[in-house]
Amino acid sequence: MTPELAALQAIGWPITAAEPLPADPVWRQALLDHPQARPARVTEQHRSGYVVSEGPDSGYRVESLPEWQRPANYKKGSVAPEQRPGVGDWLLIEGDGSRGKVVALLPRYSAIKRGAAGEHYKQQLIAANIDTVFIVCGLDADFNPRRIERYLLLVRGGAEPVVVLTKADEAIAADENAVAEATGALIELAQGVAIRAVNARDRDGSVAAMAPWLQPGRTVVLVGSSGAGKSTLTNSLLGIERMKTGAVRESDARGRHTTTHRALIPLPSGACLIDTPGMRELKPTGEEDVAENFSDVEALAEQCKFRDCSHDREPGCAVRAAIEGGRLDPQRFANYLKLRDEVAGAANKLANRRAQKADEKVAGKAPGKRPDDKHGRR
Ligand SMILES: Nc1nc2c(ncn2[C@@H]2O[C@H](COP(=O)(O)OP(=O)(O)OP(=O)(O)O)[C@@H](O)[C@H]2O)c(=O)[nH]1
Ligand SMILES: [Zn+2]
Repeated sequence: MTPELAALQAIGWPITAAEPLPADPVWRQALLDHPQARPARVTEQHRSGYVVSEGPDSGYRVESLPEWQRPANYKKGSVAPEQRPGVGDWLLIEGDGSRGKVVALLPRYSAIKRGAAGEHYKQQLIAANIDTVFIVCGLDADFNPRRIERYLLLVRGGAEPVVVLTKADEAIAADENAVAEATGALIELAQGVAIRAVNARDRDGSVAAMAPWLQPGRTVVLVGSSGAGKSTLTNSLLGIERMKTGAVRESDARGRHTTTHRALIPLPSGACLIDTPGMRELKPTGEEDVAENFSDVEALAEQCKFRDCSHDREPGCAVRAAIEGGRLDPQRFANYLKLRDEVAGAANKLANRRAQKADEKVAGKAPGKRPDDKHGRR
């Protein structure tokens, strides 16, 4: 492997073979179309451009393409905000360093987005091209199956979720069955998702437990509530390597973008970790698949006597029968109803927004269109 390829792989370039071209036909074609271009990963997004990296120790600014700068309601050639490059995206760059020019955005293979419902519905890209999401939850007062259920629903979008239960050391000291009990409480909702219990302060133990998801070229993000152990786990996965590179970086500080390292953290295992503030407040976009995450509940609902059963008082309700028979956790069912409503509410706003946009397009083509539209609302 060339040093260039090794540097790219350390920040998540998803190619592990000696083969210089990606297997993905679209990516492969994009590289063939731009033989002079090099891949670089977005680590920061600004109004007029991006900071991109070609390896763990380099970051430089490139300008945005004009169509990525136009306001979202711009009539021709505008690109929706969530389709513009964001942290984790791969760009193809031609030319050197500060004179580099973006020539392509490679299609993302996964995305974590957030619905930002204000006056106008918006979608925000939080992180792109993520392989694995560690859903971090402490085995203490933080332990909350319903919150894990919510994260599982929100983070799916191509990335594989893994539930990481931290503070296993303290939990076991208090009750030797604690981990088995907590894992048991999650089996129903996890639906095949991997669950790992760790002492996040134990470096070797954490690295070993998470190793299957930390191979070279993989990208990981962590979600979880405050105090769950995300920073602790991050430091353990980094080991002493971070301090070493930190020292090196300080000694050759030549105006490099050190902030690069905050968003994109290369791990000694060869994987990389994306740390972006948006991960902390996930909200449904309206595109989440509730049925996929609650296939057990949906399967029961299909057995109800009435198709439109509200699982309340109707006769022949299979959902209530399962709850009464102890085969479905009533709290899981309550959470299903709550999350289904939340996703439906976001989906409504999304549909309205799309209809409104379609109207605007039609209006934009008509003569005598509102001239102030271009400049946004007043
Ligand atoms: N004993 C033990 N303590 C842990 C473990 N994981 C985290 N802690 C402790 O829990 C506290 C909170 O951990 P953090 O890593 O700061 O939590 P966080 O998720 O990064 O929190 P925010 O930065 O607020 O989002 C710290 O005092 C950690 O030392 C663990 O597995 N075992
Ligand atoms: Zn029913």
